[in-house]
Amino acid sequence: MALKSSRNQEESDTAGVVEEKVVKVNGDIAIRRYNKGRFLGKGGFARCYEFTSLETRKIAAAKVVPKASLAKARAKQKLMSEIKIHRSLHHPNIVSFEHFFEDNENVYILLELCTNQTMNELLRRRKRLTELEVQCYLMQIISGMKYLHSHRVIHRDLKLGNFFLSDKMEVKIGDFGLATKLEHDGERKRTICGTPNYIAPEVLDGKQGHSYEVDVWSLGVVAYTLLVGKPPFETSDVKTTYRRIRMNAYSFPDHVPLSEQSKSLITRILVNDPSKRPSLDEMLDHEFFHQGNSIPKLLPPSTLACPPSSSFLRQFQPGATNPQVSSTQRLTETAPNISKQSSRTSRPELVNTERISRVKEETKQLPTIANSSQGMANAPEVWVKKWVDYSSKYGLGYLLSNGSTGVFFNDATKVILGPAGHRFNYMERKGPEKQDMVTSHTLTEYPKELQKKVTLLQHFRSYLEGDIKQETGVEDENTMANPVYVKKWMRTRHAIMFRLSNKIVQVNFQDHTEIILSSETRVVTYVNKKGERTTYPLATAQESTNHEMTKRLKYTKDILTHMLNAPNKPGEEPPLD
Ligand SMILES: Nc1ncnc2c1ncn2[C@@H]1O[C@H](COP(=O)(O)OP(=O)(O)OP(=O)(O)O)[C@@H](O)[C@H]1O
Repeated sequence: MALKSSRNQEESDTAGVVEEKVVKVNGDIAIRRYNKGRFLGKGGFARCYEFTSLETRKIAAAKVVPKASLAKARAKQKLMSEIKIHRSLHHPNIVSFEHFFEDNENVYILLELCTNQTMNELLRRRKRLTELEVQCYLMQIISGMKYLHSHRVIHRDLKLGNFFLSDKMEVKIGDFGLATKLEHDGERKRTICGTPNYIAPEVLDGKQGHSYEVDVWSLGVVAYTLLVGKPPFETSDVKTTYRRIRMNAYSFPDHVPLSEQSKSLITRILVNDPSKRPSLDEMLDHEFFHQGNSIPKLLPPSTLACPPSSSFLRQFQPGATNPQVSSTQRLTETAPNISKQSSRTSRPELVNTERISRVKEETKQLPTIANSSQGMANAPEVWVKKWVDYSSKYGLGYLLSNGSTGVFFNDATKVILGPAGHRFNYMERKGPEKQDMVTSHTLTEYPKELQKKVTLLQHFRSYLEGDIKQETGVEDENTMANPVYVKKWMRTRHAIMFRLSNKIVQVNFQDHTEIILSSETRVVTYVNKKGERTTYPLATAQESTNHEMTKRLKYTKDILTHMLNAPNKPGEEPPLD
């Protein structure tokens, strides 16, 4: 045994080789070796690490359970039951059980590695999810649950922390520590178990016993939590939470916009009488899953950190053509690799991140603007195509339509990199006039003090661009002679607004509409909810009968007035509405 017995936790956390003794049929002993790598997380009684087989190079998640923690018969029996149930299950939405072995100190359970952590960390980063995402996740979870229930297995601890996310963003139900297998369908279980926020009232009551419906209840709690951002019965103490569960005391907060369909599904599930809850098939038939949109099979990894992009959402809107998600389409967006450490912060770390997957760029369809069409005008040439707000740590990163990448740092300095990814300008506001002073550099030659900012710029760039290869022949020189960059930006309750150095003001609204206003050429481009882009002379736009547009145009002008009068503080909320 290469991994020596450990006296303390630190020692056992060191990397090393773990050996598995395999007794062959003829009695010979073979040794399988695993490299014990990255620490993945810990639960009540297990610590989990990446294990790489030195023979096959296959990587698994290994749950390491110290034998010392199995001294009590109940603990041992619980682990044996977990192994027995889990190893019998084979379904795409259930964490695969590979095998288990033991040595003198530990029991090792090798599981399919889920590289994108659990939905717990996802929600911590995202606060709450969109309905499309919840539809997609619940469909997968229900598929896994149908398999479990058809094999008479009740999970009894369905919660966000037990929904793992694979590298492809598939949901995998894991942790069968509280699961039970019924002998026959009518059997009732009496053990009180579960996690306080998710526990069903009949488990607390304990009189009639419980069955499959406890998993359905937990799914209702999961749906509510994903949509609202916190569990329905949560309070600061467990007893009060239990009281609220018994009394079915929960409500939908006013500040979170929820569809009637989603409220109806949750209300149907969270009923105290288990026999009145919908079956899994009834749930799938519920209007929540039939709102006219199509539901993606999987979500792009970028949604680990940010809401789905408008171009992604558009593919699934009612009436959208070709909404089928192919394996390439679902990888049209990238995200920084969400490290364990980053999950503790509200936003993902950009430093030391690796790409989760190499992908193609999201294809934003830009209908060409016909100059000759009545009332139309030339569209502005440069606008913000993609952005990411990491102002909680560093600043705003963005990709312009001309292929340049920029960062507006929290200290109000700015950097803009040309489309070829070579030449960049650094802007610092200096002097009594607080004018942007520009210095020009290349990524291979720049002042040492810009090191950190250049590294961040490159991280932002790879995050925003994914695998887009810039057109060959695009030189930085032309673009960088007079580069366009974001001079100011701010977020409001309804939108994010950018003011570009070419005097363009762009407002991206939460409902995915956009206004791009060029005060110099006095034209407005309006992108409607379907992503259709039209450019008008300002005068025509103001007189338009398209109220959706005129309302947003007015809002844009109001913010602009506020922004011009306000000091340059990114993230500031203007007094609007
Ligand atoms: N298949 C996996 N892939 C990646 N990480 C995993 C996997 N299984 C577990 N982990 C990580 O290890 C942590 C502990 O695992 P798990 O929750 O299963 O342990 P446990 O001791 O059984 O927990 P509990 O107290 O919930 O019963 C998880 O929170 C997760 O971070």
